[in-house]
Amino acid sequence: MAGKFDSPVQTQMAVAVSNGVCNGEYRSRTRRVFVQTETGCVLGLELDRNDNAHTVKRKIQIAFNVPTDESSLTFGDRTLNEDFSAIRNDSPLLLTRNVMHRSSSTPCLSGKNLQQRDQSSLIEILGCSARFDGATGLVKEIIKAIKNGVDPIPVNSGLGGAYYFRNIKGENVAIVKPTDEEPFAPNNPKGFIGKALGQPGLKHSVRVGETGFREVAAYLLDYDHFANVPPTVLVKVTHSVFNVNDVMNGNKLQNTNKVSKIASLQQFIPHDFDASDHGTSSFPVDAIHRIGILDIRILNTDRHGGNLLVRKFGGVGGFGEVELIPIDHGLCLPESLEDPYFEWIHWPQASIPFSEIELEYIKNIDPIRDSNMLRTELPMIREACLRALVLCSIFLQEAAAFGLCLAEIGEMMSRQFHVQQVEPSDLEVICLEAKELVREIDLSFFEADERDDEFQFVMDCEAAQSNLAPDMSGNSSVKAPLHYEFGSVNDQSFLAHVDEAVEESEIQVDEDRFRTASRLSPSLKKVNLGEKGFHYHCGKPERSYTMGYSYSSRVSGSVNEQLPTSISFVKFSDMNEDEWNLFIVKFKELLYPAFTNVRSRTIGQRQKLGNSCQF
Ligand SMILES: Nc1ncnc2c1ncn2[C@@H]1O[C@H](COP(=O)(O)OP(=O)(O)OP(=O)(O)O)[C@@H](O)[C@H]1O
Repeated sequence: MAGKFDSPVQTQMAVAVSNGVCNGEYRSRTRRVFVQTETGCVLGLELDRNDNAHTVKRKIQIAFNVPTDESSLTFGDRTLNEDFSAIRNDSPLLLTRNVMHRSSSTPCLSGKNLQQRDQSSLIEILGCSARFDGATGLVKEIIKAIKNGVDPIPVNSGLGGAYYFRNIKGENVAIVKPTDEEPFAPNNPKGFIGKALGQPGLKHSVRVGETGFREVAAYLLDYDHFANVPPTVLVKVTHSVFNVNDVMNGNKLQNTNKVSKIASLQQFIPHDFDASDHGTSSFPVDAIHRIGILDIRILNTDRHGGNLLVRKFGGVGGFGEVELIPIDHGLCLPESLEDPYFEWIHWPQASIPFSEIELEYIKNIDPIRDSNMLRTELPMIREACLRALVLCSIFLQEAAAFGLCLAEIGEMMSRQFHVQQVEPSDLEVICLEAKELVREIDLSFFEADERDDEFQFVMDCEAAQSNLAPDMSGNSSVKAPLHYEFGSVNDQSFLAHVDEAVEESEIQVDEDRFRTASRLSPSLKKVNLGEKGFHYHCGKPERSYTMGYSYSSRVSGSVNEQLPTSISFVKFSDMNEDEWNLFIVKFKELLYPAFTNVRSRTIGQRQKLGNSCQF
């Protein structure tokens, strides 16, 4: 049956899954972490309770035999210094060289020495959530097969390194994607290399090496198996099939040694074809709705036809019902608002209203619970990604409650592209306006302070004057009222600049500049940011964002296209907690007028498909 790990009974059987100690349970004397270098090498290390970054780096230095003084240990957003309390058993840590020292890469030691030091098993599930329990049976099958000589085989399609892992009968049972073989990652086997782990990747707001966490997040968020995401876990896996590039010389090494990788492991789902190979009219409305609901929640930027597997039901070669299986969620939950890619957006099924069951599911989504769950299960996920989840979930909930259909919601999230121009999506415009309102509130807070100061000052002056005896010397102590030059719109001191860890692209939209010039009022008056040419109009604005943006070439499944990758209109990491909360309040307030606007724009245009339509 598609999408189910093996039964809990099988999970009782002993496999090479760590008997993990979860968050908060530090009574045990040791914890194990997996340290991954920027070039992909992975080593399991036992930590003592009192270990800190310094002692851990010493251990790494001894294990890898490389200097670690000019390097940092990171875990998602956190750089680890003294306090290791957030680190739970089986956490994957990243050893990054400080920027100044990036020129010399840490060599990847894939040889015997490293393996001998690493006593962990062939495949270990990272994390100890009950949600992953079902994967142990699958892992056990794979280990048995490998021990009997049934090795994994590389997958040819796709840009990243991926491997089919098999059972003892030679059947594919899982697809494993190592994080250091993603597009642009150091050990990518298909020639797409050039970046270190942690740098912006194929999508600017998804860092190299972090797509595997997202695959697992999509599975965890797919409550009740609503959208049919195949079960997915994060693993540390050791095998000689994996690719290792010669980082120094840019060559592919002939790897014959076992090498350990951090990877996503997803259950293989037998299928007949994918959505890019076939007409879509036989696709069930509810399957598309459910996948669309997930895509919107997680802001999927990569839902192309190749990422929807199709399995026929009943009857060989029959054109009966089909089942859809969404795969490849590595490019969801970006760190800033991105342009999503929703293949389903123009399929007629997406214009059919949501069913009662779907509306109920949407209503019951709880983005705060979801982000807390992800913080627990995948603590390396960055806060900015969780903010994307919260924002998009709220957007979905409000839009569905307003009565918009899947296609309308998807369109509101999508940017418009013209020759060398890109316009922010409706969602991005709403966010920019909400950010501006938050800023205005910040300003009025300071302005109120200023008025208070002036008022106080006048009172002080009056009091002083009334107490003053006429100064015959002419030396009055009364000063001219203070003029408080505070809170000009350009004043950068108002901006809470949380360190933007993503290395900024040279073509980041200059939000401050945008904000300064536009002061997005409810009427969204037209603005023009000089050579950057950002034009705004009221309502559905005639916006144009004109600049030469960079492209990354992408050959993806059936898609062969050029995508602009470096534009970010709305960042999340530049708001502190208070600003973020206020932003969400303002964002919600702006939704109703925006939906009304969209409704009036699309009414009459949209082919109204009733439930009588047959698919
Ligand atoms: N869970 C799965 N079950 C069966 N086949 C799968 C599964 N996941 C992926 N595949 C197959 O493996 C191929 C490559 O996988 P995937 O698209 O996830 O890799 P990728 O490198 O991320 O690709 P892309 O560059 O298209 O994003 C897919 O085209 C599909 O045929």
